[in-house]
Amino acid sequence: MRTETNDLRGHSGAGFPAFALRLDGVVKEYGRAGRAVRALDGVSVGIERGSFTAVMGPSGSGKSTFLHCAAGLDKPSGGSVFLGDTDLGAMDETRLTELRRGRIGFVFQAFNLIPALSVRQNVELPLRLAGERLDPAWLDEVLARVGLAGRAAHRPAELSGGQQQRVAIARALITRPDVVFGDEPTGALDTMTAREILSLLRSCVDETGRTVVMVTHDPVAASYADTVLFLADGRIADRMQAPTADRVADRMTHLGAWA
Ligand SMILES: Nc1ncnc2c1ncn2[C@@H]1O[C@H](COP(=O)(O)OP(=O)(O)OP(=O)(O)O)[C@@H](O)[C@H]1O
Repeated sequence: MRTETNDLRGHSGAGFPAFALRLDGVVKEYGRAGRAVRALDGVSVGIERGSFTAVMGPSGSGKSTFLHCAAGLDKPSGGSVFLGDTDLGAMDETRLTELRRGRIGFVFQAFNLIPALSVRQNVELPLRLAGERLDPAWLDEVLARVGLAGRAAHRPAELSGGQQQRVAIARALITRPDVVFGDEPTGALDTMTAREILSLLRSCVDETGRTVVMVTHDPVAASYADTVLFLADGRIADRMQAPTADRVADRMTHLGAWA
């Protein structure tokens, strides 16, 4: 059920794109021609609005490159990336920076919080950087959603790893982004805490209609997603709907991930 119906910011009604994110024939090469490494080799995929997608694949298959190109952190060598109906390839660096601040949320393995700032200040930061008005009621709602309503004045060092990742998730949600990207968001957490964080990401999708795209090595983490994309040698080798950890692990074995 989606409760934030007012949350789609001008994208509702006629012409509403079904995909929050779309990659069309994306190629990424590193290094000089002749000796170039082709990290992405023609990736085309549409990520539906309000869905949770996990990206898996063997080491070196292109997962980080996929995330960086999809999130506008890196420019593809070919093909196109659309965030909603916005073509990232048509944007200069200044507009891309604005787009990342306002329309994309990031959650990394290392929580990347600013130690000198309180929880509240860390969460507010993307809005301040974007020069947007702070809405205290929305800030309280986001902090409550991630279970940190009573910790707003604390510094990151006073929180557990799981709580710090909750702050990072709140910071990613505060701008009501089109897509939240996770890069191994549970990689630094113990099993129990990782499950709490994955449940929180799941609820962001189910209860607030956010779109989450997460790179992970962990089949259990991937099982929280609606869809798993499997990358191999820079291509989408397979996709799985309604994944279970066992099926994901089995598919990874066949991709040679743990050979
Ligand atoms: N900056 C770079 N310069 C040159 N080659 C790169 C660069 N970044 C990535 N590559 C190469 O591109 C390919 C894909 O790398 P990428 O980091 O996207 O894979 P990955 O699936 O995220 O790997 P891992 O699971 O080990 O993090 C690899 O062959 C890698 O060596």
